[in-house]
This record gives sequence, structure tokens and C-alpha cells, in this order.
Amino acid sequence: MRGRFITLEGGEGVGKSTQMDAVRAWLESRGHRVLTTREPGGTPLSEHIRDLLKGWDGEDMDSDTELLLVFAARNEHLAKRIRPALERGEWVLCDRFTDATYAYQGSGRGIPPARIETLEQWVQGTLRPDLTLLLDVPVALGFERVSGRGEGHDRFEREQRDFFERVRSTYLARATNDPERFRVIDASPLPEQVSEAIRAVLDERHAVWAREHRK
Ligand SMILES: Nc1ncnc2c1ncn2[C@@H]1O[C@H](COP(=O)(O)OP(=O)(O)O)[C@@H](O)[C@H]1O
Ligand SMILES: Cc1cn([C@H]2C[C@H](O)[C@@H](COP(=O)(O)OP(=O)(O)O)O2)c(=O)[nH]c1=O
Repeated sequence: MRGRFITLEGGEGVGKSTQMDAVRAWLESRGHRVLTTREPGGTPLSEHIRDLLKGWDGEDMDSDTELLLVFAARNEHLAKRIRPALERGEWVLCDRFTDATYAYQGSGRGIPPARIETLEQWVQGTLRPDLTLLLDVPVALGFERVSGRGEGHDRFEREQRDFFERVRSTYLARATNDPERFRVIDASPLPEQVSEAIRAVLDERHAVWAREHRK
């Protein structure tokens, strides 16, 4: 079976980092080679851009500058890591991808989606994730978890509550509009229960992909 491209999405503190390991372990248990990565980031240059996006504390960053930096990081990541891995037949598991851009730069910052689509087309061509696991929790619960993490707040985490409500609504709307690609996971229960729900989705999708492969 050819390698597939799987993304994890969701707002702050939904538990993506926590669940990445479970997805990776599941894929490896099926004998797949897996590249685990994240956005913004995934290459030295893209991680540098990530630091800028999260840590910039100078004059306010223009929203389009932010959008272009996100896609600059993505272009590098696709060229140097994601596409080569998929071409080698590996599976790629990525913590956030372009759905985050629609949610954060689109709804969060108010950039029209058409502008994001233009860049998506330019940078990705026809490449889209095969499966997107959207981990969903109420914004207040995500906030509680992040504050429990005990780190300082980055440029995004300093945004107000309504910013994250827009982010959440946009993720959910995108999932509703593309039920083939998205699976929404209730990420409120204990981590092991969330992993169990994710494994059930992976079982289901994997069976479909295996059937397609045999055709
Ligand atoms: N299902 C869960 N229930 C309770 N706490 C969780 C759960 N999943 C993750 N956490 C905790 O919440 C915080 C944020 O989780 P993390 O995986 O870093 O989220 P994300 O990567 O989505 O921001 C961490 O301290 C983590 O241990
Ligand atoms: C991929 C991507 C991330 N982001 C933001 C969302 C996050 O606040 C930040 C990544 O930080 P990160 O620490 O990975 O967030 P989390 O711990 O919640 O997963 O970058 C965008 O604004 N646009 C994007 O396209």
C-alpha cells in the first residue's frame, strides 16, 4: 500500500502532541514506516520561521505577512520532507497543516479564504491530506489544559477567547464540508479513551485503503 498523509488538527490544548504517539504506534504496528512532523516547522529553516511566528514580539505583524510566512515554512517542509517521504512510500503524520491556516489566519485573523486557497494551490498543487483527525474540545477546556502545561504564552496563545471560538467553529465547519477526509474526535475524555477512538478511525480507514490497494 502506498504511504498516506495523515494530519492532526485542533485548537490549543486539545491533545494533539499527546495523541501523535498513539497514531504513530498504530501505524508502525501495521508495518508502515512513518515520518512524524509538525507545522509550522519540520525542517531547520521551517522551524526558524516557526520561532518567528510564535515568538515575534516587535511591531505588530501584518496578517498577510503571517500568512506568507506560514506558507513559506510549508513550501520548504513539503519540498524537503513531506513529498520525498511520500515518494519513498512512507506514511507522513503531521501535527497541523493547511486546515490550521484556514482556522487561524483565515477565521482568526480575518484573511479571506480565497487568498489562502491561492497559496494552497501554488504551494501544494493537488496534494491534500488523505485523512485529517480533528481533535475537538470546548475552548475553555483547551485553555485549562494549556495553562496546566506551565509554559509562557506565545503570540497565538495570547489571543482572546473569541479568536479561539472562531478557530474551533472553522475547523468544525471544514469537517462538516469534507466528511470524506475529516474525522472529528471528541478529545474531552481521558487520553487513553481518546487514543481508543483514534485507533477505531484508523482501523476503519486502513481497511478502506487496503481494499483500494487490492483493486
Ligand atoms: N485527554 C486529555 N485529558 C486531560 N489532559 C490532557 C489530555 N490530552 C492532553 N492533555 C494535557 O493537556 C496539555 C495539552 O496537551 P498537548 O498534547 O500538548 O496539546 P496540543 O498539542 O494539542 O496543544 C498537556 O499538559 C497534556 O498532558
Ligand atoms: C500550521 C499552522 C499553525 N498555526 C499556529 C497554531 C498554533 O498556535 C501555533 C503552533 O503552535 P503549537 O505549539 O504547535 O500549538 P499547539 O501546542 O496548540 O499544537 O501555530 C497557524 O496559525 N497557522 C498554521 O497554518
